[in-house]
Amino acid sequence: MHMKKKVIVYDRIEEPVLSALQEEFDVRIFKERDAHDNPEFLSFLQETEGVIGLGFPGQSDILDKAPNLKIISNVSVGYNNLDTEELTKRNIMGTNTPDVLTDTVADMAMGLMLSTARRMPELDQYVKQGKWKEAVTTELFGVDVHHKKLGIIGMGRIGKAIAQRAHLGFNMDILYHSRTPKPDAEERFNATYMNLESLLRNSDYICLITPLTDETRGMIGKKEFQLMKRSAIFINVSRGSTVVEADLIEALKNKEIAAAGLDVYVQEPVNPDNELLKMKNVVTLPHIGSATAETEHKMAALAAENLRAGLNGEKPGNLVNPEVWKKE
Ligand SMILES: NC(=O)C1=CN([C@@H]2O[C@H](COP(=O)(O)OP(=O)(O)OC[C@H]3O[C@@H](n4cnc5c(N)ncnc54)[C@H](OP(=O)(O)O)[C@@H]3O)[C@@H](O)[C@H]2O)C=CC1
Ligand SMILES: O=CC(=O)O
Repeated sequence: MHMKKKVIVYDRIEEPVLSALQEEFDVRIFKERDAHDNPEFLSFLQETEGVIGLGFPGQSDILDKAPNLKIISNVSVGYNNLDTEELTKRNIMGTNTPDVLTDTVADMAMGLMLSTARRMPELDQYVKQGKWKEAVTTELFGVDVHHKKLGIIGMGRIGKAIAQRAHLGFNMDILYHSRTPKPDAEERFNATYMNLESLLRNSDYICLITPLTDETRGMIGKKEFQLMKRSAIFINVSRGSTVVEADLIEALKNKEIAAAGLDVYVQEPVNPDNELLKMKNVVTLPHIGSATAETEHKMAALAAENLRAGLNGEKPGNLVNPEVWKKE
C-alpha cells in the first residue's frame, strides 16, 4: 500500500486548504505552545518530511530531531524563524509566501499610523465608557497625517505599497532607507533615498518594515530614538526584535518621541505586564498585518503549493534558500 508522506501542520493552516492537505498527506497538527515537550510531536517529527505553518523554529536543535525533513513551508513572508544556512547544509528547503499579503499588510500599516496619530483606540474607549459629555477639546486632539513626511525603513514589496497609499492617497512626502536605492519608488512616489540618520532626523512618521536579520536586529535603539523628532510617531510592522524594546519604552517615557503604533513585539504573544501596554500613546495590535480572511486563505494556499512541489521533487516557487536546489 502507498504510504502517505508525513506532514506537520504547525499552527496554523486555514480551511479548506487544511482538508486538502489531509487528503494527500498523513497530517498531524501541533500548536506551538504545547508541541516541544510532547513525545507525540517528537516521535512524529522523526518521520516527518514536510512542515507547513507559522513560525516553526527551523534551527539545528530541532532539525537534529527531524532526519527525514525535506521542506519547511512558512505561511508568512518573513522567515527569520529559519536558519537558512543550516537548512541548506542539511538539504532542507525553506519557503515563504511573498506578494499575496503585500496590500493587506500595507493597509494595516496605514491603519496603525492613522489610529496612532488620531488616537482612535483611546477615543473609542472614551465614547464607550460614557465619557463623551461635550465636544472634545485640545487635550484629546490628534495630529495630521496628510502632507507630513513619512520615513519608510525597508523599501521592499510592502514598503512600496505603504508609500503608494501614503503618497498618492494622503499627499505625504516619502523618505526611505533600504540597502539599495529604488528608482521605481522614486519615480512613482517621488520618494527620496536617505541614510538612516537623515531619515530619522527628518521624518514625522517612521515606519519600520524590514525583515529581521542579523543586520536589522536592534537597528532602532536609544541612539536612533534620540535622533527622531520629539513629535515623531513610530510604527513597527516588521518584527519586534528589529527594535530594542527597552529603549522604545524609555524614549516614550522621556517624551523623546510622541507615540508608537506596534503590530509586533520581542515576545509574542506580548507579556501582559509589558509597559508598552500601559501607555495611552501606544497603539497595540496582536501581529495582524496579514490577518484578513481573503489573504490568510491565499497564504495558506500558496504555502500548500510550495509544500507539495517540494515533496514531489519539484522546485517550489518561493524557495528562500535557492542554494539547496543547485546543490542537488
Ligand atoms: N506585521 C506583520 O504581520 C507582517 C510583517 N512582515 C514583515 O515585513 C518584512 C518585509 O516584507 P516584504 O516587504 O515582503 O520584504 P522585501 O524583501 O520585499 O523587502 C524588505 C526590504 O527591507 C530592506 N532591508 C533588508 N535589510 C535591510 C537593512 N539591513 N537595512 C535597511 N533595509 C534593509 C530591503 O532592502 P534591499 O531591497 O535594498 O535589500 C527591502 O527593501 C517581512 O520580512 C516580515 O518580517 C511581513 C508581513 C506581515
Ligand atoms: O508577519 C507575517 C509575515 O508574513 O511575515
